[in-house]
Amino acid sequence: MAQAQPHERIQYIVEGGHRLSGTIEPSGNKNAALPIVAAALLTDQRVELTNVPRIRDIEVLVELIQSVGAEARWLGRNHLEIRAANLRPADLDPDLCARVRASILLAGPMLARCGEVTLPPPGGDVIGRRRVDTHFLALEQLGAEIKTNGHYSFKAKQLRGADVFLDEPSVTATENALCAAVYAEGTTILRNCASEPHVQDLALFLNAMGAQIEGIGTNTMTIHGGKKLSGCTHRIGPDHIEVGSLIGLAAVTKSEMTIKNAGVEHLRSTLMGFERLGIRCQVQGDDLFIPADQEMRVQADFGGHIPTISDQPWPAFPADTMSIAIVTATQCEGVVMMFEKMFESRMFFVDKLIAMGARIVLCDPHRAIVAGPSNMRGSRLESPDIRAGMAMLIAAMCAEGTSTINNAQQIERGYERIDERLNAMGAKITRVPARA
Ligand SMILES: CC(=O)N[C@H]1[C@@H](OP(=O)(O)OP(=O)(O)OC[C@H]2O[C@@H](n3ccc(=O)[nH]c3=O)[C@H](O)[C@@H]2O)O[C@H](CO)[C@@H](O)[C@@H]1O
Ligand SMILES: C=C(OP(=O)(O)O)C(=O)O
Repeated sequence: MAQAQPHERIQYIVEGGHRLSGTIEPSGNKNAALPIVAAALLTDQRVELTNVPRIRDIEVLVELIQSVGAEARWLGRNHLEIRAANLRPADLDPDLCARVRASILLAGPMLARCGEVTLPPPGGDVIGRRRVDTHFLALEQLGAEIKTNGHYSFKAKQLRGADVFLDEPSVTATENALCAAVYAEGTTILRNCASEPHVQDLALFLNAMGAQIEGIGTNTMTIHGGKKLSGCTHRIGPDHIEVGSLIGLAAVTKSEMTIKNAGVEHLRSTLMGFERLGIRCQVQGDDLFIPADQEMRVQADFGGHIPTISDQPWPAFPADTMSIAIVTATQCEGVVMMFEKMFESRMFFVDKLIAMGARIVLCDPHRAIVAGPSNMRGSRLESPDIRAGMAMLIAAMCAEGTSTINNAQQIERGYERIDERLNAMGAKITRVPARA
C-alpha cells in the first residue's frame, strides 16, 4: 500500500507523453473529512465514517484526536470508526498540529465537550498568510475566552448562541463556529459564513447527529443549539477539487476519461472555468465524461477581449483548483488572465512551469497571464504545496521526457494513492520513498 509515513520524503519520477484512458472515482473530500473527523468528538457515542480519503492529513488528525482520548480505528481502507467517550483537554503535539491546517478544527469540538483546549498554531499549505482571526471572532461571540501566547487557549464555562457576522467567509472558521454553535444553548445565526461543499457536508453530518442547522449551502446558517448529539453513520462526499484536477489532467494529456460519481451538483463553477479554456465535459447522471478531442482554445470575452479566470469563496471557482487551471491553460491556444484573489503566495510555483517551457507572466502575487500552447520539457521539480504539486504532476505528464518531482509527500497530503490510480489508466509514475 502506497502510504507515506510521517517524515518520509517521497519522489515521483514521471515519464511524460502518455495518454490515459479509463474510469476513475474521486476520493472523499479531504476538506469535508477533516472537520467531520474533528466534529465526531461532539458525541460520546460511536460514529462511523465511510469514503474517508486515506491521506496524510487525515492520518495526522486521527493521531491528534487519539491524543485527547478518542478511540479511532480503521474498519476498512476508507472506513473509520470514532468513539470519543472520554475526552481530556491534553496538550497537543505541536509538531503534529503544525503539519495540518485542520488542527485548528479541534477548537470548536473540544471547547464544546471539555470547556477548554489549548492548541499550538496550525500548519497546512504555505500559500500565503493563514488567518485565525475569524475563528477567534466567532468563538468569542459564542462565549469563549481566548488567550494567545504562542499557543491559542480557548475556555468557556458555557457556550451560548449569538448572532455572529463573520469578517470574511472563512471555511475552517465557519466549521469551528458550527461545532461550537450546535453545543451552545440557544440559537446562533452565522452570517457571511462559508458555504463550500465541505462546509455543507459537515452541517449534514451534524444534523445526522441530531443537530438542527438551517440554511445549509447559503451564507446565513441558523443553528438551534443545545440538542443532545448522538452517534451516526455518514458518507463523505466526493472531492470536487480532485475532480477539477482530473479534468485538467485529462485535457492536457488528450485522454478520454470517465469520472464516476463525480458529485456533479457541486461542479458548476469548476466546469465553467474549464469551459473558458475550451474544455467541455459531458454530465451523464452523476458521472462526468471527458472526451479526448478537446478544443483547447481560450474563449475570448465578448468583443474579443482577454478573459479572466478568478477564484472566490463558494459558489465561485474554487481557490484550490486555481493551480490546476494555470497548468491546463499552458496547453490551450490563446491568452488568459489567471486571478488568484485569496492567497498571496499560491502563484509563485509558476516559475517551475516557466522552466519547463510555459509562457507565463507573473504580473504580481495575485495575477498571471498565460499564453499557450507551449511544449513542455521534463524537469526536476519540488512540490511546495498540495495543489501546486498536483499541477506539476500534470505538467510532467504532458511534457516531453522524464520529470522528477521532489517533496511529493505534499501531493499525498491531499490525493490518495494518486500514482497507483493514474498508472491504472496508463500513466507512468514511479513513486520512490526516501528517508529525510
Ligand atoms: C482544511 C481546509 O478546509 N482548508 C481549506 C480552507 O482553508 P481556510 O479555512 O484556512 O481558508 P479561509 O477560508 O479561512 O481563507 C482562505 C484565504 O482566503 C482569504 N479570503 C477568504 C474569504 C474572502 O472572502 N476573501 C478572502 O480573501 C482569506 O483571507 C485567506 O487568505 O479554505 C480555503 C479556501 O477555500 C482552501 O484553500 C483550503 O484548502
Ligand atoms: C490549501 C489546502 O489545504 P490546507 O488548508 O489543509 O493547507 C488545499 O487543500 O489546497
